[in-house]
Amino acid sequence: MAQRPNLLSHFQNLVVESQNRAMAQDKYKFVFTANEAASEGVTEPIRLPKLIRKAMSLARGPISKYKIGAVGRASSGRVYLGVNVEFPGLPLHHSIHPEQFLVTNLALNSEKGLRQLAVAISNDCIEFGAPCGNCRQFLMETSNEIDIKILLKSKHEAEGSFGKLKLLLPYRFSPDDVLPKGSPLLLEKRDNCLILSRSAGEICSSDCSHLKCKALAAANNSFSPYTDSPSGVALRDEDGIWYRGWYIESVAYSPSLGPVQAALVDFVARSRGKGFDKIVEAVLVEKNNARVSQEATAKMILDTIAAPNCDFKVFHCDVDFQKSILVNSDR
Ligand SMILES: O=c1ccn([C@H]2C[C@H](O)[C@@H](CO)O2)c(=O)[nH]1
Ligand SMILES: [Zn+2]
Repeated sequence: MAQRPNLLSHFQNLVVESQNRAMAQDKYKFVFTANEAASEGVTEPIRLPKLIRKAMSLARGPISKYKIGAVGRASSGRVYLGVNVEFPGLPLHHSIHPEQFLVTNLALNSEKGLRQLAVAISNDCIEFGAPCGNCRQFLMETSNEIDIKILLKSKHEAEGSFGKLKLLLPYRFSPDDVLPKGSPLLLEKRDNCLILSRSAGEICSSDCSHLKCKALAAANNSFSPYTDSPSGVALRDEDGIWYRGWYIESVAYSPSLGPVQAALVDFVARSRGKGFDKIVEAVLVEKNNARVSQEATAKMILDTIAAPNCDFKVFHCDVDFQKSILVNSDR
């Protein structure tokens, strides 16, 4: 009989431990189903701020110490968090803004569009402001940008209201000014029909664990209609988990996001708080003699932030013209 209370408290401890573990896991959550978002209080667009503190707590701003967060609902109904990411030792223009983080994560999760967005600009989370110029441009280049609404709320207002992205960026330079009519935009499905060059060694047909194949798959999603220089990056951390991202170009060039940054968005979103120094392997796939080559920049970024002995390899790819003809005739 004397053992019973012990057994009970042992069970209670187990329950508390598993609850704590679940809470600890939640702490790093960047993507919420509609139901999960509702249980956080995000039941309607005006309630997006309910998740803003979570977003801010996940920011990585060791240089500025600023924690900026974004919360956005995608057209699927899922809710995504975005954060600012800074890299000590690197020039500031390599930093990632929360809106760009969020859009990149939408792309990585095959989302078709963004509906509403809230960006906190003050530490007390009571002011919600407009994205900076670069981010307005980046957001404007996504498909369905016409639907994007942004929460604007001063500290004097209880709830604020949504404004159309279009109003924040009138007279813009848009993909329509450059691309042929009907070209797929950012967040639209694409296949660049790339295959690894012969020099890359064996070619795998199905589910393999080669980082170069993950990077190739990423490059096949790359959005690079302005320079035709698609590229993808895959990373592996010391626990063997892999991450990937692809180069996303902007028609205005400077707001473009490099493939390492895109893979780092995946890393920040899924690594449960790991430091960049836990990255031990990286692969870049790009075209040989690409008009825009990522190799030097990727090496420089990884040399600065990844594990000191991080293995970085580059593989080249070519267009599979037969597949390309098939894919383009389907369009
Ligand atoms: O509109 C802005 C301005 C700044 N930042 C971030 C970038 C950097 O991490 C930090 C300091 O500028 O704040 C944003 O995310 N959005
Ligand atoms: Zn910005």
